[in-house]
Amino acid sequence: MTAHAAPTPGPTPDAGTQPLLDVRDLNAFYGQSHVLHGVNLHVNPGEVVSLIGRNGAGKTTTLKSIMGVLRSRTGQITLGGHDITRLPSHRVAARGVAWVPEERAILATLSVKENLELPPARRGGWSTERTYEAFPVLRERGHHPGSKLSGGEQQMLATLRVLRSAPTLLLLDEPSEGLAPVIVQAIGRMIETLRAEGMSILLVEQNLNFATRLADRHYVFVDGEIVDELSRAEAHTRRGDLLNHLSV
Ligand SMILES: Nc1ncnc2c1ncn2[C@@H]1O[C@H](COP(=O)(O)OP(=O)(O)OP(=O)(O)O)[C@@H](O)[C@H]1O
Repeated sequence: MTAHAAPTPGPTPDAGTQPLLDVRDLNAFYGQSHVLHGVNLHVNPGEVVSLIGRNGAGKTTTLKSIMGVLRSRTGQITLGGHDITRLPSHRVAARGVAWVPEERAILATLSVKENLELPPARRGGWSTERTYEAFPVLRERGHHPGSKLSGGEQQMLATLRVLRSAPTLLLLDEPSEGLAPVIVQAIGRMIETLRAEGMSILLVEQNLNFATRLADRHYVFVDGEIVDELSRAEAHTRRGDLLNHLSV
């Protein structure tokens, strides 16, 4: 940690507010390779929080660790005060965590509608009809193979389909990556809609404009550590620092 800028004291949860997600002293490993070093972060109910950092800094590994996809880790992860550290990923999902991976995981041989209806529907989750109303292109392409959608349409499908399961926490890995500005704006509006409905979101992003427009707080990752935590206002006044952390 000493090699990097010292973390500034960032905003902490309001007194009396229990974080929805609380990650303590997370260390993660790929075989012998130790890639996360004592990560501490939290997401409050209804908050949008971003993880910012260069390629390879450990952002995706953090999401995989929370989701229980990467099992080789130490530390503690709680959701709504319950320890989920040792739960397999399907049980983490059943507790209300939904992960939209960077590669979007659209099944090419299934139709758009079949892809949409893959996650288990739960009470309070989005119906197929509601999804079509939110993004009518999916209705128009309902019977096309998933592979025929554009990158932006795939991102919309990948994000909207997990809402069927009525998650309380959404883990979004680089939703704007490789997409045209108009679809990035549409994804931004969707995230704002979900926030307005009370969803908590942990967002991995390298698009600084996108992240700073949407997120209430930001954690900066360098080499598997969090080296800074910024409020929404600080992300604007200290934009130069953030750009330095993202430049190669
Ligand atoms: N399956 C894997 N096996 C071994 N090492 C891995 C694996 N996945 C990631 N790593 C390594 O772990 C470190 C953190 O990677 P991670 O994918 O979490 O970074 P990131 O910040 O999400 O960046 P990116 O945007 O490139 O995915 C990197 O050094 C990466 O090379």
